[in-house]
Amino acid sequence: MSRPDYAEISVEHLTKQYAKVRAVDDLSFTVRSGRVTGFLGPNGAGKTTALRMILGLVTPTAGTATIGGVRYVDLTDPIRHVGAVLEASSAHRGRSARNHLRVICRAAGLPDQRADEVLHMVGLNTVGTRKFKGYSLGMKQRLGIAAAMLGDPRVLILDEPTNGLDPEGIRWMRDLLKALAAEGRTVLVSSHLLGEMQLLADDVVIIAAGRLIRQGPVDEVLGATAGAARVRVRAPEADRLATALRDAHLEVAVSPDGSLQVTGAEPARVGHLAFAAGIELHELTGESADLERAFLELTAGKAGAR
Ligand SMILES: Nc1ncnc2c1ncn2[C@@H]1O[C@H](COP(=O)(O)OP(=O)(O)OP(=O)(O)O)[C@@H](O)[C@H]1O
Repeated sequence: MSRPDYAEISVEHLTKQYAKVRAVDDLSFTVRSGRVTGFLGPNGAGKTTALRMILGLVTPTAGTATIGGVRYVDLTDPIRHVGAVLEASSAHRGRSARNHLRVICRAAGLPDQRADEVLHMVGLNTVGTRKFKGYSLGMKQRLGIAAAMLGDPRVLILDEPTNGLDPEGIRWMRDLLKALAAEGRTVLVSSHLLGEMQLLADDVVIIAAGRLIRQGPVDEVLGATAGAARVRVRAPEADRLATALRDAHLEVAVSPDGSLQVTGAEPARVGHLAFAAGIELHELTGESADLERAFLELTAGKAGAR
């Protein structure tokens, strides 16, 4: 199952034109196996529409989306290839989670025992016989994942799976998705929670107004933007320090409070350069890379909500 460089999901020139809105506009990106890919964009960017086109639920106006080289609608036995969690799962209110999963198993030709296996996987085994109507939002999210995993798919697609989860649930979801990717599966997950994505994703695909803004490994995307690691430094002779740092080819910005923001160096290097120039420091703080800062820079001015 491990084919690390294999583009498991391939989106090419995908476009969806609704009457008045071009929800997705000539969008191309790839999603690799063995990694978690975060699908990010402001509200209305077109994430849900793109995921629905990948899953054959919305017909593209133009372009294609394939999974392992095959369009979803052409997959034989799709439940064994692709699992999807599109919204908090719904089920018959009076039915138990276990029976709900068994109904899907029977329709898909899977053994009943698979229902118990996936209930165990998502931590619902002790409540699997309780009726769905008593489930919390977090339990419904877990049930959605359980249903998606029934066919042991190699590709998982999730739209905002952490919606409504408490911090413990979010952490559980993160650990599960990372573990599934570590098994060689392809995990594509949309989310608004950028802090969470920074902890979860290996790669990101960022879109705005239906178009691709950036895709690649999180580290690369951060390194090329305002989200890169920075050092904040304060000195009585700020001008002289700025000159010394720029002479060493570092990028230096002066903050309104007089401190300097240095991009492209570790605190130790900044401290060393100051010491070598005989400049006294009053503060030297490393700021780690930040996906939220990168996202805001990349999507600034690009209409999200449309
Ligand atoms: N069935 C539809 N008919 C008309 N317009 C639609 C339809 N579905 C989506 N849209 C529009 O397409 C655009 C993209 O919507 P979409 O739900 O795909 O964005 P999103 O990135 O998932 O947003 P959010 O983060 O808010 O969920 C929006 O302007 C939306 O109003």
